[in-house]
Amino acid sequence: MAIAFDNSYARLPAHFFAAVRPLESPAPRLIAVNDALAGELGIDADWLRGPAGLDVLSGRVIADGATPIAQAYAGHQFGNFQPQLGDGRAVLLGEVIDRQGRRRDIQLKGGGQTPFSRSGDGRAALGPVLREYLVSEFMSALGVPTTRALAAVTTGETIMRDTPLPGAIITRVAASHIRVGTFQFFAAREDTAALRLLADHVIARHYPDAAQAENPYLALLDGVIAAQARLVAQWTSVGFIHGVMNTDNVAVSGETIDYGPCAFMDDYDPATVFSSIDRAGRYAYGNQPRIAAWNLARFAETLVPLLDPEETAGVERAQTALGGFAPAFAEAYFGLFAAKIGLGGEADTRRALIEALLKAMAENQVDFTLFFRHLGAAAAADGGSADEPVRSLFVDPTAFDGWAREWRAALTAEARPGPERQAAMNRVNPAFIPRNHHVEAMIVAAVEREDFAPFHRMLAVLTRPLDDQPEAADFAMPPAPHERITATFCGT
Ligand SMILES: Nc1ncnc2c1ncn2[C@@H]1O[C@H](COP(=O)(O)OP(=O)(O)OP(=O)(O)O)[C@@H](O)[C@H]1O
Ligand SMILES: [Mg+2]
Repeated sequence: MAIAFDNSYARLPAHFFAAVRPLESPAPRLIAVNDALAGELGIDADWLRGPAGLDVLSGRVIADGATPIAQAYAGHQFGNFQPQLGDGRAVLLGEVIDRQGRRRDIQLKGGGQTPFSRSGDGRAALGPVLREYLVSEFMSALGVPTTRALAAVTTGETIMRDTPLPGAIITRVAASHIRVGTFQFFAAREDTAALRLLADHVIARHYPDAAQAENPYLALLDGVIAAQARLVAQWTSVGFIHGVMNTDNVAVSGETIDYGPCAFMDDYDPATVFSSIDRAGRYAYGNQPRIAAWNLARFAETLVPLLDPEETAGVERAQTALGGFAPAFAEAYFGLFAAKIGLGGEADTRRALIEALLKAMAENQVDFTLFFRHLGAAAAADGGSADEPVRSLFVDPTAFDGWAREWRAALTAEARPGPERQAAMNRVNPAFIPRNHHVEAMIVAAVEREDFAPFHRMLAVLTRPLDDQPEAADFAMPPAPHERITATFCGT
């Protein structure tokens, strides 16, 4: 067996999923295999890259030991509850235990129709597949919990969206694909027995310590809340906008999942939205913590019957747990931003300084990524010309000077050697992000000209996002006014 499957989800009761057969791609071609990830999973990357691997990655052959299924789930989409969603275009091949003993899902996204496809064609378009591959690997390189990309292939099919597009499949690896919406699926059916089984499965898989707690389901809820608080704080610290934070796109493991319309902010502005379907800005950059809390409340609701035999007591426990989100988020957020400006100490004491900075950045259309990256050099000097690269990012550079006086006083109080501080800042402030204008140009090259060189070049740069790479300076630059991208499309 080339892939050592051990499929625990497929051993759950039959109404948790539907058995499926992946689509047989007519003329598959390999785009990329992730050697390092294959190694982690104990899969031979050369095998994966060869004809037998391509057959598996393109759905033509079901690998030995796989039990292909589509998982059932429900979800709130833009606030509206859909009791019946489920993998409409994703096929879970199974799970493997990786080299570190962690259970990981292997799934084909774009792998064909399933009983949950509703009116969809079960396919994925090439552009979104490339975006998901690139951005998830970038997030992973930064240490942000995320699903991973093991491989991408084109299927040889043309699929219909607004225009005809090449079809593609991404092979996604995840701690699991269990979502808040998976819990909602059973809660909506008042199937408490299934909820308990699902919760026990998730505890064993993602929150093993909760099993020892006095109330394991409450410990599970606390664990998921803490993981989401940390995750969304990490997103905001790198300017990431998920774009479609529906409850079916919230993994209970705490990994980022579903890179459909995601994008990164150039200028700092909390109102930034890119997703063309998010017309009301529900999932704007600055709304993400609020939405995460809302999604967690939906998760907590599903657990009420497990939290306490008495409903009112269960609701109270859920509410108390949810009260933990805001402080957990604030601690993670201010801690991450304190590190971004080169300061240690208690996150709370940095709050005023961070808030003043972000206000000035928003008022002065400051590029988020360049600012923090250049701030490292400024932190290693005493002002003067060393400040120029950051000051000049402000429409009114004196707005920086006012803030910098207080910032320098805080730096001085910590008395850390400049070069050491700069090195620490460069470990948290990426030099490169997937800038939307480059992502779009990369997709156009692949879709219109079958030119994958921009994809491979961007991937090489963005999987080392903290390293200065002078030869890739073009990728570090914000868009010129005519290059600015204002919308991303789901491509579903
Ligand atoms: N082309 C399609 N064919 C069938 N079902 C689809 C298609 N596109 C999306 N869906 C389904 O619509 C729902 C919402 O889609 P959404 O864009 O959030 O997920 P996704 O991008 O397909 O997958 P995931 O959340 O697994 O990354 C999901 O149930 C998804 O399976
Ligand atoms: Mg989704």
